[in-house]
Amino acid sequence: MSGTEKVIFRAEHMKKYFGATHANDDVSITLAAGEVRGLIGENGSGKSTLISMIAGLAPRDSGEMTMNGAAYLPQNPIDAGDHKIGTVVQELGLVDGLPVGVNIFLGRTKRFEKGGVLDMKALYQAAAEQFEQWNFPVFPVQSLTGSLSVEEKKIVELIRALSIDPDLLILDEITQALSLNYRDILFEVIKKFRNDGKTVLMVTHDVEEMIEATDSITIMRDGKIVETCQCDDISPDDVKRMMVGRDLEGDYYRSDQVESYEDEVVMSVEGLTNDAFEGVGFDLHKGEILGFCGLSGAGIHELAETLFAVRPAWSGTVRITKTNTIIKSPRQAMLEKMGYVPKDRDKQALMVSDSIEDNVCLAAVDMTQGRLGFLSPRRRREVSNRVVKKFDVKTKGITQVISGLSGGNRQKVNLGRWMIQDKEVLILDCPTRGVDVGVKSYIYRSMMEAKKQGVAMIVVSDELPELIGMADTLMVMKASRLAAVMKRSEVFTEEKIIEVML
Ligand SMILES: Nc1ncnc2c1ncn2[C@@H]1O[C@H](COP(=O)(O)OP(=O)(O)OP(=O)(O)O)[C@@H](O)[C@H]1O
Repeated sequence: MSGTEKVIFRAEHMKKYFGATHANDDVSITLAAGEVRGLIGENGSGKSTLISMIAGLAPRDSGEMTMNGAAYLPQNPIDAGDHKIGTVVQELGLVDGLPVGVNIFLGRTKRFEKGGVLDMKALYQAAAEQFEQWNFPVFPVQSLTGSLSVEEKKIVELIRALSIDPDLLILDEITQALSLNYRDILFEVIKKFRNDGKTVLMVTHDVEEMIEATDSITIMRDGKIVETCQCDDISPDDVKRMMVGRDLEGDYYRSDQVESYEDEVVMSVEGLTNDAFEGVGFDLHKGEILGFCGLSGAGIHELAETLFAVRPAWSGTVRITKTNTIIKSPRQAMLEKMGYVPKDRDKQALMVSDSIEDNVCLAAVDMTQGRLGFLSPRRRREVSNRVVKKFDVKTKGITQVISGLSGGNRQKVNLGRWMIQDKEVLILDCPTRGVDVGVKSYIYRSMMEAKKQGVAMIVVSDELPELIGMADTLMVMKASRLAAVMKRSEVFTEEKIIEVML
C-alpha cells in the first residue's frame, strides 16, 4: 500500500505456537481501506492461523493489532464483529440443528427481542433481507441448517459475515466450495466492497483467480510472510515460485487431447433418481476419468453420494459389471473395490478428533490385516506412514489428531487413504479442494498413474479447468438431469460447457 492510503487494519509481530509448531512467526500485515488483498501459501504455511487470531477464534501468543486506528484484541468472533470484522472461516462454522436465520444472527439476536422474547418473525425477515441485499437467492431461513449442502452452508456463513456490515471482510478458501453461479455473485460482493472503500482479505489456492480478484497478494511460507506484491506486476508463476521457494516445473494436467480407456465397462448406472436428480444413466469404462460438472442445484455432489449408496436412490441402479452386483450400501461398495472421497471432508469423511492412523485405517481396513485376519498394528503404521509420505502430509506423525492439521493437509489424508489402495472405481468429489499448487499437481499425476493401471474414476468438481484438464468424458448436469456428454477429442472449452450449464 502507498503512504497516502488510510490504514484500516494492522497486525504487528504476531506469533502463535501449537506445541513445537511455530504456525505464525513474527507476522506483520497492513490493510488499507478499499483494498482487496490476497493471502496465499502452501498448505500449513500459517494462513488460517493468522485469520483465526484476527477473527477472535484463537488467542495470539504475542503481537499487536489495531482496527480502525484503535488497539484490537478480540475475545471471540462476536467481539471481532463488534469491531467490524466479518470472517468466513475455512471449516464450516454453523450449528446444524438451528434454523438458517438463527445461524445468521447467532450471538447477535438481542435486537430482535421484544419484552425478553425473541421475535422470530422479525429475525427471519431480516435474514431473508440479507440474502436479497447481496443478490443471493433467498434460502429457506426457517429450515434447519443441517439440511443444506456444503455450498449452501458456505453462503450462509458469508451472509452471516456480511450481516455485521463489516469494514474488513475475511474469506478463508470460500470459492473452492462454490459453483460458478455463486462465485460470480461473490466476486460482485468483493467489487462492491472495494467501491465502497471497504477491505477484503481473501485466501484461495487458485493463483489465477487470486490475481484476477485482488489488488495485491501477501505470500506466506513456513509461518512467515515472504513478500507482498501488487497484482499488476506479477504472474501466476512468480506467485507459485515465492510460495514454494523454487520453480514448479511442468504442466498440471494431462497433455493428450483424446479420450483413452479400455472397452470394458466396470460400472453401469441406469435411471438413477432421487430428490436431487432424475434419470441419470451412463457406463464407466476401465481406466476412464469421467467428469461431472454443473451449477449449484444441478445435483452433481448428491450424485456422487448416491453412487456410493450414502444417499438412497428412489429408483434406478448402480451395477458393478464384473460381479453383476447392484450397490446398495457403502460397505458393499467398498467390498466391490469402490472408494469415495466426499466433498464435506470434516463431516462426511474424516473423524476429526481421531488420529491420522485411525482415519487412514478406517478406509484401508483390508490393507491392515495380518495373516490370520486380525488387524496388524505394524501394517496399520506402515499404511498410514505411506499416505503421509506419498502425499507429503505436513504433520509430526501418524498419531497426530486430524483437527490439528491444516485444511489442505486434512484433504491429503482424505484422498491419500483411498488412492493408495487397490481400488477399481474411485468417486472423487472435489478432490483438490483446499490443497496447494504443488500437491494439486501430485494428485493429478497420481490420478494418471491410477488410470494407466485401469482404475476408473468419477470426478465431480466445481473447478472447470480441472475437469477440462483431466477428463476423458465430461457429463454436464443441468436442473437435476444430464444435459450433455462431451468427449475429450471434441475439445472441451469453458465457454462450451458453461453454455450447457446455464
Ligand atoms: N489446532 C492446532 N493444533 C496443532 N497444530 C495446529 C493447529 N492448527 C494449526 N496447526 C498447525 O499450524 C500450522 C499452520 O496451519 P494453518 O492451518 O494456519 O495453515 P494454512 O496455511 O491455513 O494451511 P491450508 O492451506 O492447508 O489451510 C500447520 O503446521 C498446522 O498443522
